[in-house]
Amino acid sequence: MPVEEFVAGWISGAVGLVLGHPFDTIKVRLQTQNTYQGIVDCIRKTYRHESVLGFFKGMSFPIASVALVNSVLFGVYSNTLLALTATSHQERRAQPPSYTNIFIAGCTGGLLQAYCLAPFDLIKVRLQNQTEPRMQIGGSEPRYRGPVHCAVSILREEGPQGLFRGSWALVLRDTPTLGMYFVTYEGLCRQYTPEGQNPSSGTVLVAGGFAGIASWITATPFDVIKSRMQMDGLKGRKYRGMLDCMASSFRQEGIGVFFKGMTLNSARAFPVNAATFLSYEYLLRLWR
Ligand SMILES: C[N+](C)(C)CCCC[C@H](N)C(=O)O
Repeated sequence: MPVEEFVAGWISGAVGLVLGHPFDTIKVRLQTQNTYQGIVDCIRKTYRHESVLGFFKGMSFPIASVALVNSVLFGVYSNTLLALTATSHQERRAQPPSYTNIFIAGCTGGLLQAYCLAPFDLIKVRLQNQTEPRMQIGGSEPRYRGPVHCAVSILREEGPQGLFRGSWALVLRDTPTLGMYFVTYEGLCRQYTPEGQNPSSGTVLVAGGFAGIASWITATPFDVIKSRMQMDGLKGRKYRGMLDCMASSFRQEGIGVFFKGMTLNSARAFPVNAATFLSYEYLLRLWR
């Protein structure tokens, strides 16, 4: 089983992650708290109250976990394609796999990575939603002191299943949309690359960026539900389950609720996924 894909997936995921984290924090806050008027208001309040550090809340844990999560995504994707088409990453330029196989491999990678991602993502969301400024003497103490304290508290108060709250919504968010992610990436690369050649860096950047946008736009409705389910449980349970969360969010806030954070998800998706695919392709060519 080729391991390069796992390592390349890990490094490229980390590069993308740091770039996109400030967008992500603002998005999570807009999706789960109703105290902001919009993107600009949320940025302004976060900055005024918590300084630049506020935008990077909850990042250390994803950095550690992206190793696992992105390497599972790219590693499983590539190895599923290998199983389906009997071609390795290098051979795929000469013998391009069908879009159906790419979609199946992407969904498989998406499904498995969603399970690895679930607890890390939950901790990230809980930390991002703590709006108390850091290091303020006499100020109110945040509920969680950091990722480890957060994990231990959840385990103690909500049990192991507490760490997987929202994981159904996460699986539904990621499985089809990651299939689409790889189909969009491959489709755009093929469109702009002469047959049998490797795509240029510019093509990889643009194809990666648009693959990210396409998959995030379709993923946003389940992303909102996922974030809300993850925050549920912090102060008692508000929702009886995923369907109840969807119904009650819709009832209270209308159809628009399912598109909360879409602009930010798309704005974040371009740089993050352009950087992810460029470093992934670059590393694999380097090791060939
Ligand atoms: C499928 N969905 C769009 C939800 C996630 C796509 C993940 C790709 C990349 N790690 C990123 O954070 O943008």
